[in-house]
Amino acid sequence: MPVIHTQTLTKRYGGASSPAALDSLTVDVDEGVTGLVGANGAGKSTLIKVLLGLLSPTSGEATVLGHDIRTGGTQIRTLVGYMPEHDCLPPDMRAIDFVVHMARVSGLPPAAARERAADVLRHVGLAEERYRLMGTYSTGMKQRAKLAQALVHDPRLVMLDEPTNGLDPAARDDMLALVRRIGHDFGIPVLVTSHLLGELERISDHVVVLDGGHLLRSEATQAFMADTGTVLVEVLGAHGADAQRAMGEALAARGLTARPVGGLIEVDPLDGRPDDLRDLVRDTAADLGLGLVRIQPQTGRLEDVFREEVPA
Ligand SMILES: Nc1ncnc2c1ncn2[C@@H]1O[C@H](COP(=O)(O)OP(=O)(O)OP(=O)(O)O)[C@@H](O)[C@H]1O
Repeated sequence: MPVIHTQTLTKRYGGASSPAALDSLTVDVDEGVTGLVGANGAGKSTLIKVLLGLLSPTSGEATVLGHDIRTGGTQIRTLVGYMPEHDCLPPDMRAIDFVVHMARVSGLPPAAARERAADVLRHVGLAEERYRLMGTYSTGMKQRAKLAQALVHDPRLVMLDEPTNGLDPAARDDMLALVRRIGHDFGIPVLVTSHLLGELERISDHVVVLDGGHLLRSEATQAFMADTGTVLVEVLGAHGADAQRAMGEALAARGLTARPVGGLIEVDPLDGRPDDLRDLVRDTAADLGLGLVRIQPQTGRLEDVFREEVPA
């Protein structure tokens, strides 16, 4: 049984003529880390709130850990750890007290709640700062405290809504590593959202892409990252950037589609003759007297899904 299953799930915030925030969504989520991605307003938070039974769907069905969202909201919220998108931390409370409180709300007895809160705060890297008032926390620390409260009751599934929001690159990498550990080392299925399309590629096993409430794709991450046949080429010549430009023009003269990408050139395969591409690149560089530093395969990226499927 999938961890999450939805069948033509639809949510409109207004009447029948209002736009659907979720539009007839049919998707399954399994074990491991699932990235739920889409631009702002794509419907990610709405989906999570509907799955938690916090919002009722307009139509359609869904189950979370086998429980029907229409009748099993309370059981679902007991079993699921939820990290909301927005700041929900009382500023005048210490992290330890807050997380103990959340553990007590979930039914843990006092001693177990204290022990578990200390453990989970250590896991998220807040061991030192757990006695500080959360109002004094940086954004990164607040996100970690929000994550700790989502994990404190040993959930069977966690839903993390934009856990990297507002974080600088280093803090973002730390948070993504934590999310990966939850899914892979602790074996808790994770549904994690981001509006940065490429961000979850490295840590998710599966990616669900939403656009305007519609399902655009649901696929193993590897399928997104498959070899596209396109190659990245780096050449070296006496005149620096001129070498790159000369190479691009010479490739175009041979009928290839080439674009500059940073200091490299991205070259598409010839229709029906993908195996000839590397030879053509080598010959072109040799004809121009340029050094060929590298030819490497360009793998697909999540952003490409939007380039391919969403009209500009
Ligand atoms: N309470 C609400 N009342 C009316 N419309 C809403 C409400 N909450 C969300 N919407 C609308 O539903 C659509 C989906 O919003 P949602 O917040 O689910 O998207 P999201 O993908 O989570 O985006 P973000 O990353 O910005 O939160 C948007 O058009 C949004 O304006």
